[in-house]
Amino acid sequence: MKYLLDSVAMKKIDEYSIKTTGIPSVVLMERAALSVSSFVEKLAYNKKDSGKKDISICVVCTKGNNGADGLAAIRQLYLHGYKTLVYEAGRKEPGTDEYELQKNIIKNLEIPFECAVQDNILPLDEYDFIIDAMFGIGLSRDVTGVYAQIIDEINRVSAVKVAVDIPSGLSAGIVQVSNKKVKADYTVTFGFDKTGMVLYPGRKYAGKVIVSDIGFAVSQDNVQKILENNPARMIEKKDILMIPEREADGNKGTSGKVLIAAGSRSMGGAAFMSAQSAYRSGCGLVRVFTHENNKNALLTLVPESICDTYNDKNSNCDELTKWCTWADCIIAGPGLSVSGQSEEIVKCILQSGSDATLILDADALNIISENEEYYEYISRYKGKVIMTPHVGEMSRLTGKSVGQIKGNSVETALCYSKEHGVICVLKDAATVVCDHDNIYINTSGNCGMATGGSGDVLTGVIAGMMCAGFDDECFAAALAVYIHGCAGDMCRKNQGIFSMKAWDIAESLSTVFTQNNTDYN
Ligand SMILES: NC(=O)C1=CN([C@@H]2O[C@H](COP(=O)(O)OP(=O)(O)OC[C@H]3O[C@@H](n4cnc5c(N)ncnc54)[C@H](O)[C@@H]3O)[C@@H](O)[C@H]2O)[C@@H](O)CC1
Ligand SMILES: Nc1ncnc2c1ncn2[C@@H]1O[C@H](COP(=O)(O)OP(=O)(O)O)[C@@H](O)[C@H]1O
Ligand SMILES: [K+]
Repeated sequence: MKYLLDSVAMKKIDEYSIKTTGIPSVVLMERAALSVSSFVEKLAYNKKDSGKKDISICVVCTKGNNGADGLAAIRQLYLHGYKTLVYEAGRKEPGTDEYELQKNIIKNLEIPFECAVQDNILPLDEYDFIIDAMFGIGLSRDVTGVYAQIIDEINRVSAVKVAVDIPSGLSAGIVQVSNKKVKADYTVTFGFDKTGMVLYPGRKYAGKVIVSDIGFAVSQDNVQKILENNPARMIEKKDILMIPEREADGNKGTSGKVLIAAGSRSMGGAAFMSAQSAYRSGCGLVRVFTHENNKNALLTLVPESICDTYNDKNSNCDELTKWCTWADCIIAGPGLSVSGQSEEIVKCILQSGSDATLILDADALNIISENEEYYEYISRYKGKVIMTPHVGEMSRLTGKSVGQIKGNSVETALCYSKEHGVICVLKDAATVVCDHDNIYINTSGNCGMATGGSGDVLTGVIAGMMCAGFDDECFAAALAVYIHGCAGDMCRKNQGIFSMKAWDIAESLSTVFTQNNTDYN
């Protein structure tokens, strides 16, 4: 697990390092600059056909500390023999102390220097590399005027763009303040991953992100002591190792009993997908409660599952109640459809008296968004409740537009989770998982997963992690989302981004679990 920080948190860490522990600001800056210049040099080294003198590098800066980092980096590259230019934008007033210090060194070394003039922007076509050091985490408002013109020029040319700390115009936090942003090929960021580069649209602008240790006096282990609020976190591959070991003397009843209430008269696929992925994620017994039309197909596709059915005339709620109390985890909703009968089924589960962890997905969510009283049933449900809306479902649940949700997915998920006392898994390209005091942003997966049934597979993986024996359900849900994304990444490799489908994702889960074992055990 790694922390994801915003500008407020980064400023605290900066301040703590400089003021409390006494690490001089210029020392941090020199290390920051060195990490940028050595990275650019590594890229330049791969252009073997050119000598250093033929490789041209331009740093674009304004007069804050991000610009100061850029000046120090270009000085290091100049001293290594590259052809360099400083392109400065900014008002007449002096820059920060650090900026003026670095600028003085640039002057003393007589490194070529140009000032930007509005409406007469220097063409940047001739540069092999552009180091973007206009705005770092100090960005506070929309980028306009000469700055916006320069960003357009940077984005227009074909140079390799390396952003210092964060692409200029991008905010480090959960909300973006500017429409104008540098589209970087690489970002060398300092100390910690930044929330704004993990969420979309930031992730598209940051390119490949390199996190560089520049010597802040705060590490991943003690970051929480410095900050007041719990920062967001991202799951990493090695976290898969935290899955508790299976009991050597366990049996199918002790490895997790899952009830899946899914599938309707004309929609069976979702139930099969959930069942298959629940078994692939370690569950001991999977019982599917579905429409009788789906029984034969289910037992053919997932013969390990147990099947109970309802039909058009009889919702079979007495049986369903019994199986709810049997289960350790219940999935409700995939392919259930929205009808009076499916409403009855969801209500029956919520009022079953079971204390199993309950995952509400798809049509269960659509039913809830149409019937306010279901929140009352949720609040009285004995077990933990996990709700897994995609952005469209979240829009129906909250009345917010898709645009509003996408523009502030963390806040939306967090508010929803706090208001209803549930773990919220807000599914999107960067899925957010949260409860009242934990936030996870997912980094695995790819757009090949934007295909029917991927979400049904996720419910099965979440059920698997709920049965795996974690104490912290929110972490377990975030881990499931991460594993699901890794399975998607495996499919991208094997089936390709266009051809992969949800069943492939379920089938790739075993490789994610076993590959991890060989990697780390
Ligand atoms: N010890 C230090 O001082 C260190 C500083 N670091 C660097 O410092 C950066 C943060 O520096 P600053 O806080 O000086 O801020 P930035 O350099 O990120 O921003 C520059 C200035 O632009 C102004 N500004 C913000 N939005 C604007 C807009 N839309 N249009 C025009 N002007 C705008 C702000 O008032 C700010 O003073 C980090 O991203 C990092 O690169 C790192 O080197 C770590 C060490
Ligand atoms: N571009 C993407 N990048 C990463 N993951 C994605 C992307 N698009 C979709 N996904 C993932 O695929 C799943 C889709 O779920 P959902 O929308 O419920 O699909 P369905 O209802 O068809 O099963 C979610 O887990 C989501 O996070
Ligand atoms: K920058």
